[in-house]
Parts: sequence; structure tokens; C-alpha cells
Amino acid sequence: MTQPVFTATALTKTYVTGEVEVHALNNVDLEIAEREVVVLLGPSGSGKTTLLNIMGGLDHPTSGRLFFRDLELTRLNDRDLTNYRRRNIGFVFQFYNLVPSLTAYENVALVTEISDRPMRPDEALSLVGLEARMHNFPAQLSGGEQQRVAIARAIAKRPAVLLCDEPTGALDSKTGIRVIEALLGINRQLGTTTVIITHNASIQEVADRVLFFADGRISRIQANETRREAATLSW
Ligand SMILES: Nc1ncnc2c1ncn2[C@@H]1O[C@H](COP(=O)(O)OP(=O)(O)OP(=O)(O)O)[C@@H](O)[C@H]1O
Repeated sequence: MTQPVFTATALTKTYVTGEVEVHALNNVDLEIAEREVVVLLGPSGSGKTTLLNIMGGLDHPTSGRLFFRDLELTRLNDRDLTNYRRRNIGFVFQFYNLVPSLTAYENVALVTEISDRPMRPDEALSLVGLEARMHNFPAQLSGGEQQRVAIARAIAKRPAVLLCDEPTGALDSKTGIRVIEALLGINRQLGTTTVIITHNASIQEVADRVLFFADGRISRIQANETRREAATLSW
């Protein structure tokens, strides 16, 4: 078996506010394989975003260990964690955070200008099916198209991992499905390991594995024998 992309052991994050302790993550053990598509499902407050943020180097756990390949993230200082994140991680959030005064092409170019071996902005936009719209401004694009620009921006630096927090949360079913199709297409073509947080249980069928969260723990892991094509989903 190849080395996992992420290996977490007893990963714990505790928030203390006054006298109240919240165990956002409680002793989580987990491996995520190269090229895997993993969906995180679970009620609000169950720890999904906390795990995603720690994997993305945006936050530190309280205890436990986390490796990215053979790099131990839990030993890195903030500067090294920032370098790790810049080099290896693409983020997609619910809200697209595009710069309104820049075209789709220019929004993606912002990232490619500061990366080591980026793809061209038009290449990244064609991977999400938006080559014909690259000179449009965000306001001229639908919500789903704006999210696909955000995905193109996230993958243009060829990250090993794409971390997506509610990427379809603001979208209707049809445009949400196009966004999931774009994520799966990138996983197929570039081999990008992809982690998707969602509240939408229909999306679990496109994953290799589904991690169910409850109270800061992974309560169940479901391995899907086959990944369903995004185009056949509906919700
Ligand atoms: N900065 C913080 N300070 C205190 N508590 C926090 C902080 N961030 C998160 N929490 C708490 O940690 C727990 C886990 O939160 P997290 O955001 O990881 O859940 P989630 O599963 O992603 O929820 P959602 O689906 O609503 O985004 C929650 O109880 C939350 O209130």
C-alpha cells in the first residue's frame, strides 16, 4: 500500500471558553489515501471544519499527531505551516471570495503569479469547463460558475490536496452538481486528493469513503464500492 497523504493519531482539539470546554475533535485516528475522494458528513458542530482546518495548516490541534506524507505537521511552527499550506493545499469555501473588479482569468492569475509551477489560468479554467467565460467578471457569472472559478484558482498551483468546506452550500441542485462534477474531474485528471465537507447526504455517493462525524469523533466510515457520477445525482 502506498503511503497515506494524511495520517492522524489521537488528534484532539479542545476549546476552553471561561469554564466551558468544548471537545471539537476528540481522539481522532484517520488515514486518507493519495487520490482519494472523502466526504465528511455530520451535524453542525461535530468537528468537520476543525479537522479540515488542521489538515490545511490553518489551525493547531491541542494534542495528537498529524502527518502529511512523511512531514509531521504537528511539529511545524506557523511559518513552516504557512509554507506547507502554500505548496500543497487548495481551499474551496462556501462563498467564493473572488475579487469583483477582476475577470475570471485575472482572479486565477493572482494565484499563478505567486506559485512555483502553476498551470496557466486558461488551462485551470478549462478544467472546470469555463474557458469560454474567462474574460467575464464575477457579477456576470452564476453562483455555480463563480464557484468553479474559485476551484480553478485553488487548483492552478497543482496542490496535492483540495479541501472543500460546503462547496455547494450556497447553490441550487443543478449548479451544485456541476461544481461536484468539476471537483471529480480534477481528481481524475490531476490525481488531487479531495476532502469535501457537506450537509448534503446525496453527495456522499460520489466519494470513495464517507466519514460520519458525531461529537468530535468519527462515528462510522463507509467505503463505497463504486463512485457515482455527479451528473446522475439529484437533490
Ligand atoms: N474558535 C472557537 N472557539 C470555541 N469553540 C469553537 C471554536 N471553533 C469551533 N468551536 C466549537 O467546536 C465544535 C466543532 O466545530 P466545527 O466548526 O468543527 O463543527 P462542524 O462540524 O464543521 O460544524 P458546521 O457543520 O456547522 O460547520 C463546535 O461545538 C464549535 O462551537
